[in-house]
Amino acid sequence: MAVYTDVSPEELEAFLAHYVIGRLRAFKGIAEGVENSNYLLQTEAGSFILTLYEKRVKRDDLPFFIGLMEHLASRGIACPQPVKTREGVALGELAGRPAAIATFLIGTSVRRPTAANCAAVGEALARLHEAGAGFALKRANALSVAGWRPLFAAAQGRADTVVPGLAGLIADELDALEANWPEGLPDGVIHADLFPDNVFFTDEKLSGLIDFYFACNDLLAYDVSICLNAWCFEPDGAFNITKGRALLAAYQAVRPFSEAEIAALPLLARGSALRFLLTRLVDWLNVPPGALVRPHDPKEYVRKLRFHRTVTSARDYGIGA
Ligand SMILES: Nc1ncnc2c1ncn2[C@@H]1O[C@H](COP(=O)(O)OP(=O)(O)O)[C@@H](O)[C@H]1O
Ligand SMILES: N[C@@H](CCOP(=O)(O)O)C(=O)O
Repeated sequence: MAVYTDVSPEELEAFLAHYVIGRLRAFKGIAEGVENSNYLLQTEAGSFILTLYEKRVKRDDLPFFIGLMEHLASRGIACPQPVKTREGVALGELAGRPAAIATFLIGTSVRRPTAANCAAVGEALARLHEAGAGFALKRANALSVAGWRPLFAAAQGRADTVVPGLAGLIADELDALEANWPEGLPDGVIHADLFPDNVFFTDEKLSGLIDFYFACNDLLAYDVSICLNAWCFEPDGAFNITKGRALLAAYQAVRPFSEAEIAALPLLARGSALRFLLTRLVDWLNVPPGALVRPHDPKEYVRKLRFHRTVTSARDYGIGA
């Protein structure tokens, strides 16, 4: 359960007095997620999500995230909407943390995505990329290639305790990716964490996207590569090309890839596998004492990275001549 910061009922009542969502009926910490503290609130006006922003979220970035959710919703993307206080602000402070309330989205995430789910997420990602155009605020991706070496430095000394030889593998990857990272591909607003737990379905239909707290400006195809990693591998570690093909074809149907994007896909997929391997590794080695959180397993991303190192062209993901 990701609850790093406890909130007392008294503190919460005082916080809610600024909002027009009725009296609090019940609240509880949410069992999923690893980044922020989330609570489900039941008030006289319905259900809401209260988020207290933790470690990786910088206070200065919050206007970007909140503004982005408003921008995307105004362009037809189903995503949580920040709820404003009586004073018209969406961001407050609770238990010493920046905090905001967002609308509750109906739906459930899938644990074992099907090819149809992958197609739905490919289409939704392309629509998100198109809807992000025109959003005025900018946020650089702190977790792109320039951010990986500092993460490695924080974990290097203990990496081999997780998987023997891991420090060497990461060092090799960093050298290769830093030297060859693509430039000049189409960029824009990306979600940057569109994993199955952040996509809701109702009756088999994609019903909403959540968790925009890694969103930033970066290469659009990099976002696609994150989804290939998160959606198209089987639990035994094998890449499922049928799912890859479904995701990529559905994306293309909305926003066609350039040839350069297709050619860059294998490198981008290696990069996004390394990015999640590194954050998982750092978190795995540094669970805060007393925090209610189950860190994600970095070994899953070691296996994915090893697969990408064998890929010779985007055909291995289900696209390209
Ligand atoms: N707007 C929302 N509507 C419904 N459920 C939500 C919403 N936001 C978060 N949740 C629930 O809370 C969980 C954790 O949220 P998430 O944003 O992924 O946390 P984190 O910021 O820690 O990554 C989600 O998996 C989902 O179950
Ligand atoms: N998706 C990341 C972890 C952060 O996302 P959350 O939505 O699970 O909090 C990963 O799988 O490493």
